[in-house]
Amino acid sequence: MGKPMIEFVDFGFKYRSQTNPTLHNINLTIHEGEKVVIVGPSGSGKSTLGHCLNGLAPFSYQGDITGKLNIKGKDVTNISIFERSKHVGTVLQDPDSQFIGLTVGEDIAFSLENDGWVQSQMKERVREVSGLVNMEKYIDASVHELSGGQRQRVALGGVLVDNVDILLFDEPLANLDPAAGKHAISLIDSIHKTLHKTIVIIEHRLEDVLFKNVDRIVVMNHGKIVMDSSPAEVLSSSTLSDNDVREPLYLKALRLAGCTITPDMHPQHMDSLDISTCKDRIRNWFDSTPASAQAIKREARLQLENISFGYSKEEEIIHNVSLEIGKGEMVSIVGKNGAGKSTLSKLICGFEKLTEGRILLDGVDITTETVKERAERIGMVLQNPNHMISKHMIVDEVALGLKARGIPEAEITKRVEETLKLCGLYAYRKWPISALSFGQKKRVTIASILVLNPEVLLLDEPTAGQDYRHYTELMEFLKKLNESGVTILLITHDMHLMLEYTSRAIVISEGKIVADDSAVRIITNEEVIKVANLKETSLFELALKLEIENPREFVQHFINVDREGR
Ligand SMILES: Nc1ncnc2c1ncn2[C@@H]1O[C@H](COP(=O)(O)OP(=O)(O)OP(=O)(O)O)[C@@H](O)[C@H]1O
Ligand SMILES: Nc1ncnc2c1ncn2[C@@H]1O[C@H](COP(=O)(O)OP(=O)(O)OP(=O)(O)O)[C@@H](O)[C@H]1O
Repeated sequence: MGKPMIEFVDFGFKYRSQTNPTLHNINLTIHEGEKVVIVGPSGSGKSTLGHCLNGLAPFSYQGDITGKLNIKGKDVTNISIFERSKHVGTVLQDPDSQFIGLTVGEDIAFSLENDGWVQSQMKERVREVSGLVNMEKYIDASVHELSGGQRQRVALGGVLVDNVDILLFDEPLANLDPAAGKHAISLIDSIHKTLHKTIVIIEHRLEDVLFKNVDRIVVMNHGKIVMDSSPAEVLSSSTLSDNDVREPLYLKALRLAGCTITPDMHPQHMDSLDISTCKDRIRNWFDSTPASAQAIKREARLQLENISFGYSKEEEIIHNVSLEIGKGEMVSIVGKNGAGKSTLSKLICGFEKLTEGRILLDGVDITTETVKERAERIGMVLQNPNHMISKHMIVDEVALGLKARGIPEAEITKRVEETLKLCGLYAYRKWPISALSFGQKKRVTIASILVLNPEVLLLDEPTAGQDYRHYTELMEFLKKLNESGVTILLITHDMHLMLEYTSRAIVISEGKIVADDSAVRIITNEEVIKVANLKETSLFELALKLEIENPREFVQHFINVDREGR
């Protein structure tokens, strides 16, 4: 094992605006060249720990530190944030807060410029790094014209360009499509191996991170470290589920089948997993598959007829898309970064105008209706909560839309309270939004739309940045809302969400619909997976490992059992 690189010793942190510390008694040593993933529920202090490591706390987020933090054996509590950035490079959860330059190239070059690199070498380095993150084609594009996932890649490039020893990733996968997520994890892994960096990853999508080996998993809750051990130890314990962290699906299937998971089964990876001791048990569990529910023919609520659109005249982004969503459906829209999913939703809400085609709601043409008129019946929750929030206090933000509609004060108070309770935010109602974690902010934006009772609800990545408890709560909540008649469209990169909650999925690739089918058929269709940058589910691989003849039925069986258990 290498020398200690990062040492938190009896470390604590209290934000100045909080009465109680957010981090308590952290003792954590990470050695040179180690790769560690930090997981824990929303608000458990993961990002705060990251901020303390890169110096944002206490330099930008003011507060008081107790105990010690050593980097490379030196106490860094008092060194400047500038000095700190020579050791720790950070990719933040919200890439927008990180952009400095106007174009992709400028942004990646920023720190090199600061360090006084020669122009020609700088250009070469920027090209090299943008190639690493697959953004070479966009070097001259403005960062503001990129899709969410593309922005994240630029942010990653901006950090890789520096030669720091420690790389900290705060939710690197949040906005990436599944294949890009895999690519990012492979990229982090190759950087780890070839450049011998020390890597710290904070991420909710544990199964996706574990696609490549990590040395340790650190589980946090309530500002403390609950477990710090090898992936095999952590995954075979109940610590993840006890602390609202989602365990890999194939392990969940083993547990549902009644198997006990032990470290010597090497549960950290599908390839290493040894199922010899529980093979029969799982096969017995999967003895019959209930026939999947027949698709119900529904009356159309939303219809897109031959719609096309481009942000500029030169480039069309959406090509002749036709689509029908039935009343009361809950549908996933999936596809790779930049495929046109968000653009499609902006067209439905009227934020952008079609160049061709028409949109109908309950059979009535709404193509010429304004955003405001459509907003009476169609609600949209954006990908990035920071793009939606305009008020300082939570209650004011959620009340905003009702106030604009001239609803009486007493009714506003009542509806806001009900919605805050539904969204698990009631306890925070008197808080300023700035003191919330990313996941909590996301729920505020959902609350601010839900309070308006929309008939059609469009959500762009609703569960990004949510822990498993809030994910489940939110999705169960959306399911109930859907059962009460609200038609729901979910843009998501989360294949588990698609499988578990939406029976139908629409796949978009390069502005066209390439598949519209049951979620199970889509996730088991190799061709569609490839075209749309999706990811096969580990359940499918588990079924293959079990030599089950029809793996698709195994996936369906898991979903049925899992749904019943909720
Ligand atoms: N800027 C801030 N000012 C005051 N308090 C804050 C601030 N940021 C976070 N907190 C407090 O710290 C707690 C932990 O937040 P943190 O962002 O570290 O959690 P997290 O584990 O990263 O959550 P998530 O998974 O939702 O991103 C929050 O519940 C909040 O009370
Ligand atoms: N405001 C804009 N101006 C110009 N081009 C844009 C703008 N917004 C998006 N684009 C381009 O349109 C294409 C589709 O982007 P869109 O945001 O719809 O993709 P997406 O499928 O939602 O991607 P992601 O999964 O990364 O969020 C991308 O190539 C993007 O670069």
